[in-house]
This record gives sequence, C-alpha cells and structure tokens, in this order.
Amino acid sequence: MLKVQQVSKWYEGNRGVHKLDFEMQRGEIVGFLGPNGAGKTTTMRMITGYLQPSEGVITIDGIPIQDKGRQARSKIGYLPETPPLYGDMSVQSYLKFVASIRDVPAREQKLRISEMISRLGLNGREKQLVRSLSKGYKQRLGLAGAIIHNPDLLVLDEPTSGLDPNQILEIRQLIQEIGENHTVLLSTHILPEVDALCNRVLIIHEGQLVLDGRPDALGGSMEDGFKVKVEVKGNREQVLDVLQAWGKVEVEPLASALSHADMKRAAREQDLTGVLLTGASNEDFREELFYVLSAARLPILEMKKESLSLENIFQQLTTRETGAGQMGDQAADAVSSTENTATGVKVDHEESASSGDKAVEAKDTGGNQS
Ligand SMILES: Nc1ncnc2c1ncn2[C@@H]1O[C@H](COP(=O)(O)OP(=O)(O)OP(=O)(O)O)[C@@H](O)[C@H]1O
Repeated sequence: MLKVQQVSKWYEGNRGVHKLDFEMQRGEIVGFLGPNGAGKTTTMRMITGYLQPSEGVITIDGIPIQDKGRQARSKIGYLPETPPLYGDMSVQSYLKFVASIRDVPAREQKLRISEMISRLGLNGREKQLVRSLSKGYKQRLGLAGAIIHNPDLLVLDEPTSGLDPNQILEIRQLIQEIGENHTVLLSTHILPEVDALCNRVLIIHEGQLVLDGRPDALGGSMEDGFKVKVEVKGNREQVLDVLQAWGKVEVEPLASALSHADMKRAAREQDLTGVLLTGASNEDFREELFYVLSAARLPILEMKKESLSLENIFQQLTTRETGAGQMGDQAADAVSSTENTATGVKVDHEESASSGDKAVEAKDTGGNQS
C-alpha cells in the first residue's frame, strides 16, 4: 500500500535521508528505528506529505503524495512526536475540529467522535480542557485525532516518548488494537517496544536504511554461525576432547557456565563443564549434539541457544560509519543490499568501505542470499 522509492531529502548543507527504498503492505505494524538524527522524523514527514522529498517518489495505494497531497493524506493519519493539540479547546471540541479539517462528512462527525472517545478511553473527559489532561491522556487524544478519518496508514513518531511506564503500556495496548485494522509505521527508541508491537523492523542509520526484517528473524540472520551454550556433567578435558573430535563446531570453553559463586564451587566439585559452541553455518545442531554427548555418556544439564538481541543488532548497525555522511558522497551510491531468503531479513551495506563490518560479515556467511 505504501511505496517509498529512492527517496532522498537534503537540508541546506545537511543530508536528511538518502535513497530510501521500501514498501509496506496492508496490515503490517512496522517499527522504524535509528539513533538520534538518523532521519526517522524526516522520513515520516515526507510520507505524511508535510515535507517534500528532494528526489524520489512516495505513493500510497498508487497515489503520489507529492502530486495529489490532499487525496493521499486522506488515507494517512499522523501523530507527530509532540501532538498538535490546542490547550484551550475541550476534548470534544478538539475532536470536532480535527474531524472537520480531516474532511469527515458533517453527518458522520458525531458518531466518529463518540467512537474515538470510547475507543481511546476518553469517556468522562469530553468537556475537559486539553491543557489540563495528563501527558498520557494527551497522547490518547492525539491518537484519536490521527485516526478519526479512518486512515489506511497510521504514522506514529515516538508515540510513547515521555510517558510513565503505566502510560507506555496503555498506549502500546491501544496501538496494538489500532493495528488490528490499520497499517502502522511507528518510530521509537524503545527496542522492546518493537518486539512487543511490530511484525517488521526497519533500521535507519545516517539517513540510509541498513536493515529490514522480522524482529524474530533478525538474530539468526546476523549471526556468524549457530551458537549454543551448553553445560555438561563431566570432566573438562573429556568434554572438550569429545566435542573437538566431533569436528562440527568451534569449541570455546567457558570459565564457568554458572555465574553465582556457590554454584561455581558446585561446578568444580561436580565436574561441570561449560562451553560455547559455534557452528560453521546457521544450521541448528542441537539434536546432533545431544546424541554426540549422550554416546560419550556425558549428560547435558543445560543447553541454551545464543542469539543476538535487537539491542545488539541495533548497536552493530548504528555504530559504524556509513561513509555517506555528506551530500552527494560517492560512497552512498555504493550501498547495496543482501537478502536472506529464508528469514526475509535484508541488510544493506557498502560493498567496499566497511567490508570488515561485523553485521556485513555475518550476513555474508548466512549462505542463503540472493
Ligand atoms: N529543518 C532542518 N534543517 C536542517 N537539518 C535538519 C532539519 N530537520 C532535520 N535535519 C537534519 O536531518 C537529519 C535527520 O534528522 P531527523 O530529525 O529526521 O532524525 P530523527 O531520526 O528523527 O532523530 P531523533 O531521533 O533525534 O528525533 C539530522 O542530521 C538533522 O540534523
């Protein structure tokens, strides 16, 4: 439904975003991540028609936002980081005002407003002045205003920023409900929010898209080999010998798989051995490992698959230089992408400058790329 094609935005002497290219399908809830200044707000403002791209095209259901702004905007709801609320209006009069400017037909306005009030939990606050609402309720009202015209696509810029933990959970719950019948693009700095809400994540860094994939598939796609931590009851030397003789994995003995001091002592007394095993590919070897160790009569007491968290991935991808910091920088044109067809995760990278980059290496050893 949304197509962002080769979109760039240059500010005076400053690059906002560079050649962004992605699509969103109906029903997706997409998390848009990036460090401060990465280009999230710039992108969202272009998608919602508040900012003109310097180049490239954005369409919603085939309608170009730059050329047919009003028609395109009727399909989009936008909640900026600071909702544009008017403090002197009551909740009800604010919603009436937004309904009018969003072209909700006059005969439908009353019904839509009461639907928004009950859906966003604003009952009993209809007459309250906006300025006297708590931040959480202001956010609810902002969300009500963003969906009052029943848009197909909802764009939310850091919707839980500045809220207390209870308010964060309430707003997340509302976004989840809204996501049941709207397509949602949401930017956030809270990574667990992406795990909780989104079925896809886009990571932007220095104005360029560096990753596109499902949150649950990211860890595997970026690993340089399947990793398992295992704790085995058995003499260290014997365990290492068996695993090394197996020859399928890289074996790294751990000082102790157990962290607590008492448990470390118990580990010594009971001959417990902790090892980190890394496979040559991302293929799961746990079942085979079980048989290898049981054939050697070495019981596994604990086995845990190690995977990169979204935090690790975010950090890997957003602490490197993209080499495309300047407008028109040639390095930016060298950006290419690889896609893991098994997981649907796409990692964009530069072909030359950052060949030593961990994320790119991990991608390149993923095997299943196009
Ligand atoms: N009006 C402007 N004039 C000049 N440069 C701008 C303007 N707006 C944004 N920029 C620059 O564009 C880049 C992207 O900014 P943007 O606000 O889109 O990032 P962001 O990812 O939303 O950041 P944050 O997480 O801090 O909100 C930054 O380098 C920023 O300084």
